[in-house]
Amino acid sequence: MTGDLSPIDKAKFVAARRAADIVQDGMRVGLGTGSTAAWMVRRLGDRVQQEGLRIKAVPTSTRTAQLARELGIEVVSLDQAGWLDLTIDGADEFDGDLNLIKGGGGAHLQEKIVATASDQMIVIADAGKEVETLGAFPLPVEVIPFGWQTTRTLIQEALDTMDVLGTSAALRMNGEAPFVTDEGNHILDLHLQRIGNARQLALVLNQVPGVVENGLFIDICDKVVIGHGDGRVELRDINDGTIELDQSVEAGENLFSDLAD
Ligand SMILES: O=C(CO)[C@H](O)[C@H](O)COP(=O)(O)O
Repeated sequence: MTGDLSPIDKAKFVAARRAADIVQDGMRVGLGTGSTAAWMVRRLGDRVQQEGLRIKAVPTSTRTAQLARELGIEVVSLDQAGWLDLTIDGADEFDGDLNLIKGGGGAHLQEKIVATASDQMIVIADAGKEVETLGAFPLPVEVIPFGWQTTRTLIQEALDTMDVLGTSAALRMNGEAPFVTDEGNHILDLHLQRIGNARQLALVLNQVPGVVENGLFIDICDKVVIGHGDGRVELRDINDGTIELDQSVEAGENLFSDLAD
């Protein structure tokens, strides 16, 4: 079975598993969206079934909500939970300050609200997501459908004043039709190549009328759990600067054998 998983998927799996094991009984937990987050939700589902772990989970998309419910995890709304102990989510890119690009799965609006309403955000990612400077991954910007082409023009004008290399903004498609988010909006993917000042760009984008939220997560992530294809896992904490490295390749291989179903 392990042969079926690519090294990237193995890396995502070990990172997700390690982060899911940080969750403690009684916690209110934000559940991210995407393939890495799905591994984490599955592991939490196992813990609920096998250990009797009791958590209240706030999903960041209808996809994640459905998966969590199927696995027997108690799902509540963010307003019911009020505030969360922890959110665990994937990312498309992270830099040395643990600033992120998210939204490759189109869920960054709810993801940002949920992560911001948490004591701690832990990102789970394969090592290939780490970058020196954000921007190689196209930056998702959620816009309302009304007048989206005008919004795109306004975004491009704003980008012309910024320290970015490119300015092309592509409407995300789902087959022949525009992609529609859980909130009924569209997404413009900004192909910028390199974002010189991510903090400033995040503020500028959200000032454009029609923009609902951009995929830059600045000063939101506290910790990253980085998985490697051979089972090694690295934990980095931005608050105290600690780095832990689990070199147990063998442990990673045992984990992969758990995937036999
Ligand atoms: O931001 C996201 C969804 O909006 C995801 O976390 C991000 O796209 C990473 O996805 P994956 O874990 O599948 O690589």
